[in-house]
Amino acid sequence: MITTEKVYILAFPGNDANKEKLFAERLRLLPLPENTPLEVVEVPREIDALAALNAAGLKLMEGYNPDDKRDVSLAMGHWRVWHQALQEGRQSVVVLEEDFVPTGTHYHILDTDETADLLYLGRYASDGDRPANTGGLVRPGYSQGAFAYRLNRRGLEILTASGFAEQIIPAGELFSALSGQHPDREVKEAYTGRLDVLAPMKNFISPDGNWHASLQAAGGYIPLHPQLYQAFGEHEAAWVKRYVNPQLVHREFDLICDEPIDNVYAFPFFTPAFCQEVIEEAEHFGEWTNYREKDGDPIDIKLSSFGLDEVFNQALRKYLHPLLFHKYHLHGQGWENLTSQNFIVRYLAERQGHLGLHNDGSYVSLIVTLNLDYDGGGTFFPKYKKLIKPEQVGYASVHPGLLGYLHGARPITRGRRYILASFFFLGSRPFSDGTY
Ligand SMILES: O=C(O)CCC(=O)C(=O)O
Ligand SMILES: [Fe+2]
Repeated sequence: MITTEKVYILAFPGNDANKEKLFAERLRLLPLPENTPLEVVEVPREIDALAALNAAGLKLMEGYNPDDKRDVSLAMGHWRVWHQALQEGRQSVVVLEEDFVPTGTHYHILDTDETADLLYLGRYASDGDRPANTGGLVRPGYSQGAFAYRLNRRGLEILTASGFAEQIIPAGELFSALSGQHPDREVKEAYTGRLDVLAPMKNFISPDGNWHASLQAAGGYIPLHPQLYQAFGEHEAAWVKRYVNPQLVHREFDLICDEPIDNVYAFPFFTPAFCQEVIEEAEHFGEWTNYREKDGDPIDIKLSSFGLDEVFNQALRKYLHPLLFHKYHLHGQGWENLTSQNFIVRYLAERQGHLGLHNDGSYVSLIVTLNLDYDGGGTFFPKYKKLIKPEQVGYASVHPGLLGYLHGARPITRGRRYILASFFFLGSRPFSDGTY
């Protein structure tokens, strides 16, 4: 538990009405006491940073030429919050920069007697951390950035009395100076006071600068589960481990595939974590459409609408295509150009609880079961008198989409049913409204 009386979030001015909601949702991922008050503290816009600094009677440290004026805005924000928290008489507060993402799991290491004036929750660490007496915690060495931390009252007093106002630098540099860890002697000796500092070995909070560009294409949508989007480059291995069935990754197709109907294959694809996060992400995005049934209720969302399609396509290309090639004996003929339109679909018992019989018109279609808490449902193939209804989340089925595999979604009678549905074609193909 992160003992704290109040959380302050430093945020740049913006017209994003969803920000507060997003902050609240992200905070729920942290083990904070229930109903911890939250205040969003606006920092000056980047281009106003130096003017605002002057207006507030603050001065940059001599020789500090910020490349990025954001750092100045944020430093002022940190400074303002320390004063405010002190004035409010707080004993323990958490300060976060707006792009905070809770990524920790081992919060229990905070249930320790070891205390500090400042506990980093997220920082850019350099070398020089030393073990603390409690496993999982360290006495940090030089840490260049501090974007999330907890302060006690003593910490607030030390910081506000440190002489920072006359020598503004990024807050993380000040912390390292006051904890005696700053490598630059001038900086180390520039401030008054001594700050006792602890940090978890691995960040509890990360900045979310790693999101993939497809989020930009999705209108700058800010995800609820950034981890879900971090599927590329250095993040890929961790992504696959967290979200994809290991036997599928290892291409043990003949071990894991059932064939309930000739040419229809059922197999585990994703982990329960993937399924849960995709559902939550879609609900968080919330703009349900009726792409496939123009007269129907809104039951689908294109994955591209919330920026998840590049991530999903990578998983399809790397883990599903090989299975399709193997099972359907696809060789040559441009099959490597298989691309798909990807949707999340939500059936509600009280409204659009089913999908009538149809052929998809795709070469192949994929359906992934994302949840189980409903009655009824499943994909029914009348010609074969077979209902495909996996008993575990993350299980998928593929079926030929053009002819011979007429099917529909059986009505659900309780709850809501979520699936991912992908329709594979050769070469990329826009959606009916011309978008991808
Ligand atoms: O919900 C299902 O099981 C079937 C969905 C389907 O056939 C489709 O989306 O084309
Ligand atoms: Fe279908």
